[in-house]
Amino acid sequence: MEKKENIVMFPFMAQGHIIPFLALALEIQKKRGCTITFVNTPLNIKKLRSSLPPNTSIRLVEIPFNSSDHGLPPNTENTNALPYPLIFRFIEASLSLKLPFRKLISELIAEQNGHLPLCLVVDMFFGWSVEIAHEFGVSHAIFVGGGGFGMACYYSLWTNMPHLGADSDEFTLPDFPEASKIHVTQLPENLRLADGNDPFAVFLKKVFPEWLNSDGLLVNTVGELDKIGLMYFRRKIGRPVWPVGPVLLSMENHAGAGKVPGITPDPCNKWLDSKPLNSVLYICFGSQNTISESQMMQLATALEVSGKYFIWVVRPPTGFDINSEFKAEEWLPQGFEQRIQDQKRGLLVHKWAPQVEILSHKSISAFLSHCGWNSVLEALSHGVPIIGWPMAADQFSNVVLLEKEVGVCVEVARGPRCEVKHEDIVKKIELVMNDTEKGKEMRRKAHEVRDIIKDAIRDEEGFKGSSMKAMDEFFSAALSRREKTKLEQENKIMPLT
Ligand SMILES: O=c1ccn([C@@H]2O[C@H](COP(=O)(O)OP(=O)(O)O[C@H]3O[C@H](CO)[C@@H](O)[C@H](O)[C@H]3O)[C@@H](O)[C@H]2O)c(=O)[nH]1
Repeated sequence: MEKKENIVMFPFMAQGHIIPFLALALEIQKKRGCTITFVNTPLNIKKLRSSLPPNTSIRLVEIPFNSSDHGLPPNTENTNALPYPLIFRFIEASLSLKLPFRKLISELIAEQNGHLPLCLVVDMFFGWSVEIAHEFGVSHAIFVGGGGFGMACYYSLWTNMPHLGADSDEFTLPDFPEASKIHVTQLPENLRLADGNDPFAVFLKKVFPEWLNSDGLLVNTVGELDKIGLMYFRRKIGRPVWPVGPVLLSMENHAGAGKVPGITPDPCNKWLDSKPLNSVLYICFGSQNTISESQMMQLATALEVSGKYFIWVVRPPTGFDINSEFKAEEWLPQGFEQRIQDQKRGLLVHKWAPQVEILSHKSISAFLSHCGWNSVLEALSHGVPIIGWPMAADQFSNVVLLEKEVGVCVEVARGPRCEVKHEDIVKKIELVMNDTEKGKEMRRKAHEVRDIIKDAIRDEEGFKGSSMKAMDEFFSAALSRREKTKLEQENKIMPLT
C-alpha cells in the first residue's frame, strides 16, 4: 500500500456514530499509513480536536450547518443536545449537507491537483453521497456502526414494515426469514407508531435503497459471530460486505470523544480497585437513552435487594431534559444515594462514565446495557456477559443475536416504557452474577467470544484475522475502482483509435 492515500470519512452527527468512525479513522491511519479527511459540522469538529493524539495525520474539516434553518434550536449539531422528538428533524436536516459535501469533495480534489481520494466512507444515513462519489469517480463505502444481525433486522423492518399488515403480534421479515420471529414489543417505538408516511419512515425508505448503489458496506462486526446478518446484506445489496470490527476507541481517545465528562476515570477505577474480582455490575444505557421514572425506581430497588456492588450511569428519566441535573431525591428511593454510599455498595455516575475503562476492570462481573452495538463490542472484547434492556433502534435485535445465537446475554426488559418489577430484575442479576449454571455458561462463552474477537483483529506474521483480511479486501476494491477511473479518464483524453 502506497503511503499517503487519502480517505474521506463523514459520520452522522451523533456520538454513537462519530465514535466508531473516529475509531476506524485512527485504525486506518495507524495500520495502513493513510491520511484521513474527517468531515463534520463545526461544533463536532471543535470537540474532536481534543480527542486526537497530537501527532495525528487525521485532518478535521468543517462542513457548514445551521440548525436554526431547520426549525431546530440554535447551535444544535449533535443528537446529544436534543430531546428525543427533535432527533428525527435533525436527521432530516442532515440532507441539507449534500451540496456543501459535494463542494468540499470538489475542492479537495482540486487541492490535490486532481488526485482522487481512495474512498469516501460515509454514514448509513448519508446514502445520498454515492452520487457525489461516483460523479468524481471515487469509490464509496457505507460504514455501518451497528452489528450485522441488528442492522439487517432494522433495514428489513423499515423497508418492509411487516407489522402493519400482520394479524398477530408476531411476524417474520419477508426478505429475511432466517431471522427469528419478531414480537411487536421488539420494535423500536418510532417504528411501532410509524405508518410509512411519517418523516422518519419516508427518510429511511429513500436512504436505504441508496445503499444498493454504494461499492460496499464496511460493518463494525466480527464475521465469525454475525454470519446471518452479513449474509442478509450480501444478498440484499449484491455488493461486498466487509466485517472489519471491532473498531473501538482506545481509552485515552474515548475520554475525549465522550460528552460531558461526568467523572474522571480515576474515582471509578479507585472504587473498582476496592472491590473483589468479578463482583460489580455496571449499568449504562448508552449515549442518548434513559429509562422512565418508575423503571428507575424498580431498578434502584432491585440493586438494593440484590446486594450486589454496582456502578450506574444515571441520567434524568424520560420526559425530562436528559442534560439537566439528576435529582436523586426525586427519582430514586428515599435515602438511596446516601445508603449506597455509606455501605460502599454503589457508585452513581452522572451523565457519562469512562465506560471502556470500567469494562476492562477485573472487578466487573456483568453489564446491564441497552445493547447499543458499541457497548456490546466493548463488553465482549473484555469477556463481560450482558443483561440486555434494549431501548430503541437495532438494540432489540442485538439482544436476540446475543441471547439466542451467541449465548452471552439474557434480556431483562424491553423499551423505555414497559412495566418492570424489581423482583424480576433481581432474578436476572442473580442468574448472571451468581454461580448458577447459566451464569457460569455465559461467562465461559463471553470469554470464548473475547478470544474470537482478539483473533479477528490479529495481524501477525503467519496469521491474519478475519477482520484484517476484510480490511485488505476493502482496500483492494477501492484501489481497483480508482485504477478504473484513471483508465476511463485517460481514454477520454486520448480516445483509443
Ligand atoms: O456514560 C457513558 C455512556 C456511553 N459511553 C460510550 O458511548 C458509546 C455509546 O454507544 P452505543 O453503546 O452503541 O450506544 P448509543 O449511543 O445508543 O448508539 C447508537 O449507535 C449504535 C451503533 O450504531 C446503535 O447500535 C445504537 O442502537 C444507537 O442508539 C460507547 O462507546 C460507550 O462506551 C461512555 O463512554 N460513557
